Parts: sequence; C-alpha cells; structure tokens
Amino acid sequence: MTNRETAPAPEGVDEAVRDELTRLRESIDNIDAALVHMLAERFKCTQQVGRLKAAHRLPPADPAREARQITRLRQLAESARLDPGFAEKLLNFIIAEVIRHHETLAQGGNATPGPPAR
Ligand SMILES: O=C(O)C(=O)C[C@]1(C(=O)O)C=C[C@@H](O)C=C1
Repeated sequence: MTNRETAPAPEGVDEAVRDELTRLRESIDNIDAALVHMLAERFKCTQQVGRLKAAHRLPPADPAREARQITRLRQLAESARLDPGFAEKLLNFIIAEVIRHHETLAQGGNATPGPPAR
C-alpha cells in the first residue's frame, strides 16, 4: 500500500479484475484528494467573505445569491451527467457550513475553516 488508502483488492479474484479495481481506486483517491484541496480553497475564500460581511454588518446568508448558484450548478450537473439533485444537496450542505462560520464571525468569534478544536 502507498501513503494513499488504496486497500488491496480481495484475494481469490482474477488478477486482471484486481488490477482494474486497484487502478480505479487510485483514481478515486486522487479525485478525493483534489476535492479536499478544492474545498479548503473554497473555505479560505468564504472566510474572507465572512470577515467582510462581519466588518460591514451584512447578513451571513444571501438567499438570492444561493438561488443563482443552485440554478447554475444544476445546469452544470446536467451537462456533466451528474444528478442535479445531488449537486444541489451538496452545495446546500457546504453553504450551511459557510453560513455557520459567517455567524460565528458576526458574533465576534474566530471561525476558521480548519478542523474543530479538541
Ligand atoms: O457569496 C456570499 O455572500 C457568501 O457568503 C458565500 C456563500 C457560499 O458559500 O457560496 C455562503 C453564504 C451565502 O448565503 C451565499 C453564498
């Protein structure tokens, strides 16, 4: 095993099948790593937005902006043959976390996109 989490394919499976499974899992691990990096960058941006909003007493949530983002993302998902409902749920999930950070900043707290304090 590499430093990735690619588990060995099960024993007793045809070698070609195992190779194919391993190859696909390596790509999945790469994609998951890219997702984490992209999310980290997105949260860095939204942290700056949160600070700006807190400094200028703007509301944490902007439903009109969210509606436009959802429309756009659903269209992108459709053309990429991804379930638009799933894309919408994912965006809503991310935005809910961003709004939580914005609210913390608005209350004078220190919302960082990093791991929660233990
Ligand atoms: O664009 C903003 O105003 C943001 O605060 C960012 C963001 C987002 O994560 O995309 C989060 C909350 C808002 O309701 C809309 C969008």
